[in-house]
Amino acid sequence: MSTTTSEATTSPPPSGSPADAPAAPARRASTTWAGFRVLGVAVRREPWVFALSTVGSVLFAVLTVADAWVLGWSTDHVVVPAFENGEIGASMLWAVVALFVGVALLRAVGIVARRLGAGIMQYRMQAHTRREVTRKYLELPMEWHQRHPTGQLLSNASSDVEAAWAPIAPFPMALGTVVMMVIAVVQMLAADLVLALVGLLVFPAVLVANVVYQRLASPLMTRAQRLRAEVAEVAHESFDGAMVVKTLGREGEETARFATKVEELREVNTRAGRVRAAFDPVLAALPNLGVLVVLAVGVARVQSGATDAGDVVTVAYLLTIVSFPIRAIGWLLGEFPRSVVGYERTRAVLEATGSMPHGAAPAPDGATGAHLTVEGVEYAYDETPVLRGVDFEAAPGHSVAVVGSTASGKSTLTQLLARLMDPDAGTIRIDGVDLRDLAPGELSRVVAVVPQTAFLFDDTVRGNVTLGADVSDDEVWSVLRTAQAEEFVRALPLGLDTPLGERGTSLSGGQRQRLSLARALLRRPRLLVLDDATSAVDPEVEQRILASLRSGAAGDTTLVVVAYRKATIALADEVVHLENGRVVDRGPHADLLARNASYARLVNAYEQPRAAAEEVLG
Ligand SMILES: Nc1ncnc2c1ncn2[C@@H]1O[C@H](COP(=O)(O)OP(=O)(O)OP(=O)(O)O)[C@@H](O)[C@H]1O
Repeated sequence: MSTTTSEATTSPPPSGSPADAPAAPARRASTTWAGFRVLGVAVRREPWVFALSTVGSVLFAVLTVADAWVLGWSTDHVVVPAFENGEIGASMLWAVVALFVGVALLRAVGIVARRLGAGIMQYRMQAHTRREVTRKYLELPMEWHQRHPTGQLLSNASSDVEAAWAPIAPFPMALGTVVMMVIAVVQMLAADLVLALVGLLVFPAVLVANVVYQRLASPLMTRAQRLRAEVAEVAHESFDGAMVVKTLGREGEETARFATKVEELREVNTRAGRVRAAFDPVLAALPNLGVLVVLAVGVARVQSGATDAGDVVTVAYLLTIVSFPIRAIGWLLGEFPRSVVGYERTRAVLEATGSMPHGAAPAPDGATGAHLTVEGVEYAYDETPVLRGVDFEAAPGHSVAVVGSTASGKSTLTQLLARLMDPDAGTIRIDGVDLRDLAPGELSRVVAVVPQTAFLFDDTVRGNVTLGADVSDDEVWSVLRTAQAEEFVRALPLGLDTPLGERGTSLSGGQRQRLSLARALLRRPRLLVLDDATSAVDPEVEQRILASLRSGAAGDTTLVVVAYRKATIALADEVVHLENGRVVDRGPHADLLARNASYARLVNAYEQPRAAAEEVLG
């Protein structure tokens, strides 16, 4: 297999695979640590924003606890004396108001800092990972892309990224609440040791409930994240193949296929929702039960003179706020399973080892077409050899037609010429320079490949031909003329400024192919490779295109054409006859026709009615 092969895969394991099974205890522990490691990545990347949100959260936590102290102090110094003496000192009243307002204002500052910081950090990390993932997609070789469905790539860059960084939102809050918990517990112990110990009995109960909740909810959330990606994959495939689906009347089947996945996702989410619905009230009620017990014991202790009313109020209030941190940490841990799955799926893309090694050589310059040399080229897909010992060359300015029956390896050869992948053995040279020795970006200055399926962007004619390059309209018209596209573009309502819609759907197949050719010509390649790039154009127009390319309109470009029509093949200086991945003959078309019976049968079959051709082509 070629050296560019990527062994990394981001494919979700099939349903029911071990990865989808309920998490084993070791896996659960590792999910928690893995979740913290994912957060560590975000903290290292955005330390200042993280510091801002954490300081805000700690401020909020400290002041929430301070509220309890203010409440207790006011009870002792204002409320109780008021009941005893029947009057309240004005200065004392103002002091209480100032304390409450001051604490509330500072708490508001803390909330703003926490939310702002967490939001900025989360969205920055999402944007950063999306940029990394999409940059990586562009670096990875074609072979990697052929193995990964588009829907999966979309979900890697969208829902997986969102899931990976979801815990950033509750993280600063959870950290602040830990501080809140520590201060509150110390305060409770200082206020009344006995009441505090009674109240703190609520801790083990809440912790146990949280652990049980995590164990039930985590596998469901992990499964839901995988299913989200699968739903996106099925949806993308259905929409992408909308024409096939509609013309073959498969709408019902496609809807059912999509509905099955959606139903599975709904079922898993509902189960997760049920678990949450069962545990939320329990987690919310436990601290209230604790407060009841504290109040009951507190009343008895006040009556016996062991404590005062202020301490009972303080401990009861602190107990309600202590339960909040436990739940906030639960929310954080609850996000971890989804986050770890999302992070691992994006890492699989980022760590895919398919990027192609480059040398440092510049593209060979020259006023004429390039000299192409293909020597002993071998290529296999998954151990299945497709090209074996392919040798041929194209002299500068010459044209070579690659002719062969279906699946003989013609498209694979054109992809190797554009270095969409590297040969397993042998070399491909341009003016004597091995393609692998060229620096990144250099090859596209010399070689252009026009595939059979023309891809147009949702842009104007001009945008599609220039791809944003700063070139004059005269140049654009010139390449459109060579590609035999001038006439129909002039007839479009806005000429070069006509928008073409997504994938150029407003044009015919042949028109799309001609724009795709014009786009390649504008780059003035020294080697132009046409992979059956005029298949949708009628034979007469195809002849004109080839003739204008041969006449030097494209600047003496060397041409390699995968061709089927006899008249087109006849225009080439030389024919390379490919069968089962081997070059079985080479030479001028007329010579091959005269000496090579299988070649003659093949090219004649292209000209015959369909049924007869199929008999020959197999
Ligand atoms: N991405 C791929 N993964 C695995 N096998 C592949 C892949 N692409 C092509 N093949 C196989 O390689 C062989 C050659 O395919 P290729 O497309 O190069 O032939 P071709 O001569 O261009 O065929 P056609 O004239 O039908 O377009 C075929 O058997 C095909 O099934």
